[in-house]
Amino acid sequence: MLVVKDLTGGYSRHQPVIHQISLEVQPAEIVGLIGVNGAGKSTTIKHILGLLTPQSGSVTVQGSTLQENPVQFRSHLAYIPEVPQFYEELTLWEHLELTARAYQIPPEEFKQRAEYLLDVFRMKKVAKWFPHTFSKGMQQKIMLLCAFLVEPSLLIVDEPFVGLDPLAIQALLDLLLQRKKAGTAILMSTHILTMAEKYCDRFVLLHEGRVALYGTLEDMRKQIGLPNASLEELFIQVVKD
Ligand SMILES: Nc1ncnc2c1ncn2[C@@H]1O[C@H](COP(=O)(O)OP(=O)(O)OP(=O)(O)O)[C@@H](O)[C@H]1O
Repeated sequence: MLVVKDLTGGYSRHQPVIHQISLEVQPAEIVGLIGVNGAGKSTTIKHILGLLTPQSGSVTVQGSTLQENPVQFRSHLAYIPEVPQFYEELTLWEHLELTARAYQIPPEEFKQRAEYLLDVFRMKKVAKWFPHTFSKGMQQKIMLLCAFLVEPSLLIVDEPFVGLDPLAIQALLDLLLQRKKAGTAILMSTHILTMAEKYCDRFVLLHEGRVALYGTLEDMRKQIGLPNASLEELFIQVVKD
């Protein structure tokens, strides 16, 4: 579904911050993108989304790059950003309607999905409210609702748990598993390693802009020679070295 190959890039030509990143996300799997603050997770995600242009390497979604087929590339993909982004002049429901129109979701389908998601995230009562009146966690839920509404083939999630209450975290985890079962490829960056270990099928551990470890927990244990290590122990080992 998503193939990133030898991706080098960053914010200025002279100073790349990610170097030769390669990773893949297949349908029906969750890949965890992990690393310390500043390791390059968000920068990698911005390149995948096409918000930054690679200095070298490529990003393909279902075999096409953004340049080759921008409409197809974008229609497969939904993104949950780390910091909520919304339109102050639109209500929550209008955000959902706008998303449905952009992704051409049929009206009946839209209504059914939107009502289900509002229920799951306990946001029914505030559907007609404007988001600037929401708490931080409620604003984050707008991002979750819009992304899950799309039921994309590829879902990219940047630090989704920040600011969510325990009920919302559980609802999010359940939905991620539900989408995975339905065949969605999911790339998720997170610092919560116990959660990543439990829910991700494979991992990409970034360190100083490079892939330090890659694969299943078992693969990574072999790569580093620690047969019984937890994800957190592997992480600490890589970062210390
Ligand atoms: N807008 C920007 N302009 C210039 N440099 C940036 C910008 N955003 C991030 N960087 C730099 O790129 C490097 C990687 O940052 P990035 O945000 O990708 O890290 P991250 O792994 O997502 O970190 P965190 O866990 O803190 O979110 C850091 O050195 C950071 O200073």
